[in-house]
Amino acid sequence: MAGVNLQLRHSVTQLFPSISSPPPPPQRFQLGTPPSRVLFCNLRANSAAAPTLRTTRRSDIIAASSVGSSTSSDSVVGDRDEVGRIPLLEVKDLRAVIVESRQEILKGVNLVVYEGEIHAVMGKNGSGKSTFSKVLVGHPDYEVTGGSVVFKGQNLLDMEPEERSLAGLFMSFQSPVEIPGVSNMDFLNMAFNARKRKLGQPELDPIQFYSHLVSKLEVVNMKTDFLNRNVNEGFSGGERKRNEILQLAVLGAELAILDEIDSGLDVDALQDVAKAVNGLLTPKNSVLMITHYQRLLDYIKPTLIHIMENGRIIKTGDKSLAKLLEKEGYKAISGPNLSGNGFLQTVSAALWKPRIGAEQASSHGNAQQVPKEAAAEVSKEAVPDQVQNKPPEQVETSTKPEPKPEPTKPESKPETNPETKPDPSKPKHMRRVSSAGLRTESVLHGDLDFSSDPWPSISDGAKDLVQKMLVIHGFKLTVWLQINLWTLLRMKQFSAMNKFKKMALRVIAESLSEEEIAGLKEMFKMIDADNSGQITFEELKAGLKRVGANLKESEILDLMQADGRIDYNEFVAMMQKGSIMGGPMKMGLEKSISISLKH
Ligand SMILES: Nc1ncnc2c1ncn2[C@@H]1O[C@H](COP(=O)(O)OP(=O)(O)OP(=O)(O)O)[C@@H](O)[C@H]1O
Repeated sequence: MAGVNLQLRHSVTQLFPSISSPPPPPQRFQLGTPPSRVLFCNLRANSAAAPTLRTTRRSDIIAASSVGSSTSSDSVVGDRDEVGRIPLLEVKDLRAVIVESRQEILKGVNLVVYEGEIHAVMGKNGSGKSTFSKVLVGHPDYEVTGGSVVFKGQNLLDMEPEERSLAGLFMSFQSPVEIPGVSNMDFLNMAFNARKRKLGQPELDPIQFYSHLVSKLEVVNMKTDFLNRNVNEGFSGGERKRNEILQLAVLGAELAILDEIDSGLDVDALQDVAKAVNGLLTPKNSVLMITHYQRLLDYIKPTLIHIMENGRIIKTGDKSLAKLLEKEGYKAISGPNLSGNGFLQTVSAALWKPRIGAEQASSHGNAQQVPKEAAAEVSKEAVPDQVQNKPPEQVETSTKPEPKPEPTKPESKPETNPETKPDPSKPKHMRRVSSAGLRTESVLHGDLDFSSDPWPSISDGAKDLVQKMLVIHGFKLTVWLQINLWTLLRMKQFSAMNKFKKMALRVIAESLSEEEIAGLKEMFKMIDADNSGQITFEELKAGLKRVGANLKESEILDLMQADGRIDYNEFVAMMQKGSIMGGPMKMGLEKSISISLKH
């Protein structure tokens, strides 16, 4: 009990005679560590680490590293996004190491939480979720080595843990600490009054505070007995979690970080805790919760779910992401990274499969290398394209044009329908025929015979589009692979946009002239096999498979809209270039794309 000076002031029976199960007397005490720091850093009140605790200030980081001043809070104070949301927490490229070992745990976390939003962070054990939350509250075990965190327009990294608490950040820990000798009520009273002082509001005396506290006890369905028990001492796992939410209810917070608040809770307790958290939500405050289970998200509905892997957020989505995890586990999400370069590499690799087959079938010694390098070039170069929201044909590449394969001899052309009768005299890859009737070898050459199926039924605009897409600075791709790459990129970008942007894009798409959207209709029709006017999951899956892009079902689902269908307007909207939009919309789109890439 060193560092804790308790002083008995009142007898509880004097103060609260009407309470049936009266708590023992409230106690006055002084903590060696301020309550906010105990709450934040999960330190014992008399922890030796506490008095010397100091977080790395942002100014130190800027001086010591190359992190630029563009990440300073000035640039984001009061910034609303284009739909008027106010960012509460903006985390940019946050990096942190364990102080003792210098091991880097956070490797560039990016996240924005707006007012009134609920964000869930999920991820495998050891992926860095708790470390992320502890770094946000200034835990002394970690040192921030790069990036920025802005909370309510202020540079959070420049604040001491207690300043963060007073600024409106609350953290509930996975394993809350015990504070022997300090009653829950005293602890909460001190923390509460400290915040009141900070806000310039009148403090509450013990009687006033008790009435405030009792109403909050009801919220979390806790008995008054818990008020006079020492903080977390002898509490069961579930009671500790409830107690954490009681602290949140009493202290209030603009951003509550809840680390596995569902662990150790029985079904009833889970519902109580979720109800309490929901009851505390207002349009102004937000929740960032770490969880492993979908069940919590059934009660506390998240705005967005983020998946953390190896110290980064690798994926962001809606609640369907948690459902997918529950069903298929992390293998559905990790492995090939579907965001940023990883996504492009996955697509490129899938698209290049037929060509790798081609080279393997030939007798060249470096057969496998050429297409692999080519694929790497495609993915490398396609990234800036996506960042700039340019179509792939504008990508600059230093890749040398591939040597043309032997021209196809006229006699080798199938005399009958190429769909059903590929030429058996050719290597397997050369016999590959798309379901649309395109012979792969002809498009590899860049020589399209527009007189054969399916081209006669396709408009001149579409043919023109296809021609343009065929050659990228001398780098030849097959028409369908190219279309597919572009289609996937656009879909990916679209799926990263919020509803408002999608709606705006649809409006723009609807106002486009036939000329502007020439080709897209044909593309849409070809994927929409049953001509229903909507691309279903199965149709998209089949369409992608036809061109050798063997994406996982979860990846395809990711490209679909929430209702599992893509109608024509959505499709056109997905395919539009950012350049058709001017001003803020274009910037907003580019921002969302660059965010999706970072993720
Ligand atoms: N103070 C520390 N000392 C040593 N290693 C640490 C420390 N903090 C975090 N780590 C390590 O960093 C990695 C990330 O840990 P963290 O607790 O953030 O993971 P998590 O995603 O929250 O995992 P879980 O789901 O199991 O709670 C782990 O390998 C962990 O052992």
